[in-house]
Amino acid sequence: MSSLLQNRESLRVPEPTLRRLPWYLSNVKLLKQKGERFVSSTQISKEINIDASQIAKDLSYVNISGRTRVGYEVDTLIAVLEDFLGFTNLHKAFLFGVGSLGGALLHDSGLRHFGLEIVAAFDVNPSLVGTKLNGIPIFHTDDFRQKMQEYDVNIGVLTVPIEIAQQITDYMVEGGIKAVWNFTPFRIRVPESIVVQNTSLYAHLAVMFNRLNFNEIK
Ligand SMILES: NC(=O)c1ccc[n+]([C@@H]2O[C@H](COP(=O)([O-])OP(=O)(O)OC[C@H]3O[C@@H](n4cnc5c(N)ncnc54)[C@H](O)[C@@H]3O)[C@@H](O)[C@H]2O)c1
Repeated sequence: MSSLLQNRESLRVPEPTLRRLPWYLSNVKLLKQKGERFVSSTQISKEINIDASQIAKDLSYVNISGRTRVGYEVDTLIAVLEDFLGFTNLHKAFLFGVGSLGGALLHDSGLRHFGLEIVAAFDVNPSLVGTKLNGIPIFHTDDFRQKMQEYDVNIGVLTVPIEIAQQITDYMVEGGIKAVWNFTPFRIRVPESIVVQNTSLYAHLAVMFNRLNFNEIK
């Protein structure tokens, strides 16, 4: 590996850290609501049951330094975390497939709080094309390339039937989409420069069922 690449790799924040940081953020926000002005990693640790040293290590990736004994200033920590996680500037996205899941995502106002704004959606169903859902316009999939010229978008949300997941992904990438949030169970293939995030609501169900059974046996 070249030293430039090695350098880049060392700047890369580990995925587990990126998954934990939003938890810290939510918790620090709660502590703020309770009137706290300063928060230490030990305090966060008690709330969410993660080792304080792990929290301090995760926060070392973020540009903030705590003060000995008092900890981090709550308002600053919230602002820095939101900025670091990309929640402060809205990332615009297109959504493909306005079915039961796609429609629910168009209705979810929570996405905006996490920095994602779905500005338009695409479908082929004539009863959907030309309508709006929660104020978001639905266009025909064939109009995607033209809409790429009109909107400043580089993220695609994929909620189409599994059979066409790859086809629509290719179509999105050819049209200029740089990151795909894939909700389909299909392991889509993309060029190396394209970011893919696979998400499943069902992924943790088996774990929950297993733990539930385990507790019932005890
Ligand atoms: N990740 C998760 O947790 C999760 C949860 C539910 C569903 N899913 C997956 O999400 C996908 C959608 O599920 P659903 O239940 O909403 O299905 P659905 O059948 O309700 O919706 C699919 C939509 O895609 C549209 N579509 C078909 N061809 C299209 C095209 N060429 N371009 C754009 N849109 C097109 C259909 O008209 C329909 O509106 C499936 O792949 C499903 O497996 C994932």
